[in-house]
Amino acid sequence: MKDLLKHTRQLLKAAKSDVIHKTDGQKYAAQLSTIIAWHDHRYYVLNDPVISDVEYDTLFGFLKRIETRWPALVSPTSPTQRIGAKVTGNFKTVAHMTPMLSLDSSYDAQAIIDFDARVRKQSGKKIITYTVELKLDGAGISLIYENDCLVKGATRGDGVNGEDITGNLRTLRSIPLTARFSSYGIDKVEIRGEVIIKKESFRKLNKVRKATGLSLFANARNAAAGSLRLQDPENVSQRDLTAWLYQISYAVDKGKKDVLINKIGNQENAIRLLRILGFNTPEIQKAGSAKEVITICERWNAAREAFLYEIDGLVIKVNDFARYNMLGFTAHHPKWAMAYKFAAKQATTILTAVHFQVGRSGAITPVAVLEPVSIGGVTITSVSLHNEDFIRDKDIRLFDTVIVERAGDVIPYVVKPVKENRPRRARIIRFPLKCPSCGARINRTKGESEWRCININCQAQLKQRIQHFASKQGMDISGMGVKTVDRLFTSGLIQRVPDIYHLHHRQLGSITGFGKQSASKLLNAIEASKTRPLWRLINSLGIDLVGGRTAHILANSVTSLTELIKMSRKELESLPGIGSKVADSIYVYFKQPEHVKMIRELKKAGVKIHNATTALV
Ligand SMILES: NC(=O)c1ccc[n+]([C@@H]2O[C@H](COP(=O)([O-])OP(=O)(O)OC[C@H]3O[C@@H](n4cnc5c(N)ncnc54)[C@H](O)[C@@H]3O)[C@@H](O)[C@H]2O)c1
Ligand SMILES: [Zn+2]
Repeated sequence: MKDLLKHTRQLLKAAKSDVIHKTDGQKYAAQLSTIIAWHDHRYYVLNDPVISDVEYDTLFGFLKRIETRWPALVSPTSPTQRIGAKVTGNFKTVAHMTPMLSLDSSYDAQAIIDFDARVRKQSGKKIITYTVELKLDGAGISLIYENDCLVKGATRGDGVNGEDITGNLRTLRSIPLTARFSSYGIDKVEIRGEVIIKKESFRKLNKVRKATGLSLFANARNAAAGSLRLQDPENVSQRDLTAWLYQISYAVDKGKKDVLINKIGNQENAIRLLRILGFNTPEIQKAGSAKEVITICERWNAAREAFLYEIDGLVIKVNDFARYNMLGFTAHHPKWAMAYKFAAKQATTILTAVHFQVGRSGAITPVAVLEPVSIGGVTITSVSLHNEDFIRDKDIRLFDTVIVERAGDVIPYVVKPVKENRPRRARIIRFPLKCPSCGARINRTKGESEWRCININCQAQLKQRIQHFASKQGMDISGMGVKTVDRLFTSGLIQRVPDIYHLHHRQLGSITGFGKQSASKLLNAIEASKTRPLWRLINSLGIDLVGGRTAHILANSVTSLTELIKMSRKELESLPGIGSKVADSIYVYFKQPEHVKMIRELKKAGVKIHNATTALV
């Protein structure tokens, strides 16, 4: 296993080279066939891939490149000549009526232009109409209806033979058990679709698996594919799966005459028919040129994160069925369709170190340093590991290969370690026993997930409290960002929040990089911050669980901060929108003499601590 992964890495590296010599090509082609077959097995059979899709597509593309250059190297067992993987033997095998192929896919808009040019040339037409459909990211299925009844449901399998999962598919409410095909003159029909799981349900499913100690699914697609192949239909029905049907691949009348090309005629009609008969169908749009196709693809790329289901791209199909035969197939994909894939969301990389950061409230967060890896055009070098439980639950170790995901605006996170590739030097990640900043004892309260440094004078905490106080959400002191605070803190000019209001020109002049002008600017900004509305001052204190919204509620409920300090737990809890936990946190904060002292000092320095609406008290 480790060897196979090592080989994978070597081949991914080799795929980057522009020039390949024939002897290398020969060697790589053989290696790629073996390696891709292994990844296919992990992905299609075990539903547990160990590399990202982009990495897989890179290997596949590399093999295609070699085979195009030296066609004699194409062997009948090459992954480019077949799709999917062997069926598992856990289910009965069924032969598909027409091959259930993969799609030729690309991450590049230029491929759409090339595809359109080829289709136009081959069909001798100036303009071709296409349908552009969502590429739903789940598991492919095939359904057969005879006499208006669902008689068979299968997985794609190796494209020629699939697994009979009729019993499982019958549990999906989105698959009608009967549909009135006969009223359209159809006696027997084979339709194709995708079974997918909602993003939300996928997250819930993984949460439950985690709680029960089961391995996590790497993504929604693997979860859908894994669910479909459960042995007990009862369990399948609990997985919240939905079927979307996007293709009629075969349709005949009572006399076995074709209805598909002759009567239905095009993809748009096929989808409409499926929809009328009660099937879930993905949204489709028509386009008359490559340019229009690209515009639609870009629009969906921007909208994909908000969609309830995972979509990994769009499928572009020639609308008119009459052209299908002319354009034909390869053993891997039809030539009348292609997939345009969105930039990747996952990648694998190596976790090289773990740093422990101390937050403003003393919470200690482990942060993993990664070998830089690009996901969707952004280079990721580190990722939070949240807390001790997260590391233990996922069994993440130092020097592990990890799958990292970054979706939309979501902060990158570790999906799981690739345990199969765990090197001998891998080490369990141990939490420090002392605060990495001040060396004080750290503490984990029952029911909390965080370890905390409880030293009120902990340097790391002090600095971050000052940073938070001056920040945009706090007192909004312009020119006093994270870096400036860092300098003022290190130079010893500011050690506690009130020190901000005792800075003067001469001191600032002693720090390199502070000119006369920038010093004046900063001092003016500090002066201006003295009269900020009360909610800002409350927010800037960094009380646990108190954010902008709560700060507003608190500020509106009192005439001055002094009043808030004196409030009992009960009084705090009676305020609108303040729950017992928040009330508790506020109460505990103001019970600490250190905090009251700081507020007194701020007031003395001229910071307004009363509410603007009840001025001058
Ligand atoms: N990470 C890995 O180890 C690994 C291994 C094998 C495959 N893969 C991934 O899987 C891909 C190959 O899988 P594939 O053969 O299923 O191809 P694919 O997912 O790239 O595209 C083909 C499939 O798209 C689905 N589809 C969704 N919406 C559709 C629509 N509207 N019209 C038609 N089809 C639609 C169908 O199930 C069809 O079979 C690879 O490109 C790779 O990204 C990854
Ligand atoms: Zn500390």
